[in-house]
Amino acid sequence: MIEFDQVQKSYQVGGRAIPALHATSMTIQAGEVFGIVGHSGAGKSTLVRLINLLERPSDGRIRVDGENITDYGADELRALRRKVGMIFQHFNLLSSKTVADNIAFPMKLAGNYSRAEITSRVAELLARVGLGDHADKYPSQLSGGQKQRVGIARALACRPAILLCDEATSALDPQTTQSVLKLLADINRELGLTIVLITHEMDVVRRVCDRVAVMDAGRVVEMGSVSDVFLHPQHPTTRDFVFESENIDRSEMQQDLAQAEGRILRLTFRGEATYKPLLGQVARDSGVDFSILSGRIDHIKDTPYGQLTLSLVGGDLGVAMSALEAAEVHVEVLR
Ligand SMILES: Nc1ncnc2c1ncn2[C@@H]1O[C@H](COP(=O)(O)OP(=O)(O)OP(=O)(O)O)[C@@H](O)[C@H]1O
Repeated sequence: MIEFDQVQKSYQVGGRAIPALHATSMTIQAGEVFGIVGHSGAGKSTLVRLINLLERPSDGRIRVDGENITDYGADELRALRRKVGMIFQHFNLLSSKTVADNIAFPMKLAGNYSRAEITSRVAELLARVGLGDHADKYPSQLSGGQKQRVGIARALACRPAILLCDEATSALDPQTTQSVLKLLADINRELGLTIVLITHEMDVVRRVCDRVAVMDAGRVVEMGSVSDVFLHPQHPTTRDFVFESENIDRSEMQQDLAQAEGRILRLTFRGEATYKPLLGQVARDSGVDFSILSGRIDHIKDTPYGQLTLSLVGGDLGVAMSALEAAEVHVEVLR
């Protein structure tokens, strides 16, 4: 478990303290995949780099598994870095070392592993990340996705409990992003590793995260389960991210809504309700006619969800809304 208690971070620039993270309190649970989303400069990297003390807080306390790490000295810091692995947007591999030597590097640095232990751990990790045939290659001979797999294997070498991912898929194409995210999700599930993942793409959050914090100008402005935050965004920044990830053009949407007749509702279905043939029944029972203005079915992690924007005319709207709500459909009246 990672706990932030009124943690604040300012950088000294030209003799002035510039705040990058305002006083923040939050808890990341052991074993969860926790996303941090925000625009450039929002403070995401600062927040994450405080967890392994790449940055020291200016104020407040950080606890990892109940231990206050805030004032750690050099020895404790080395132990913390073994416990908290990290992967980066640009991989940060050592170009003069082979794939196997890159993965072995943190174990050699730790100094308490035998040669046999290192050899067997490297082989195990190569297989785990699907690079069994690439042990003797150099980073320059690998694709971006393969480089990130090496980064992941290296971060896992000393069996950390926490993995920090700083824009780990931002330099990758969509298909490679998918496969790296799947690898991270598998690692989280199989090893029970806590993953803290920074991204500027809500889609990455939707695919792998359990909970998410949205950051804006050095503050966490919204935090919750991915399904709550994704399906019912409250803060304008969160809304922007969700609309962007769904390729929704807001002015086009407003025009479409302006032309539609009657009441306009947005329905959100989660889990099993997504697949039920509910609308026909509701229309028959309430006498309401509806037309579909927009709709999508997708997944948040493993849970299906659907969202439909409808215009409704005639009949008994109250009966229709009660029937939908009774079927655990979230109903939002847009007009
Ligand atoms: N070492 C530093 N010295 C001075 N200012 C810094 C330093 N690192 C970050 N900042 C500033 O702190 C603020 C937050 O930066 P941070 O890198 O945490 O944001 P971010 O959300 O991760 O952005 P990005 O997505 O661009 O990486 C920014 O205004 C940035 O310019």
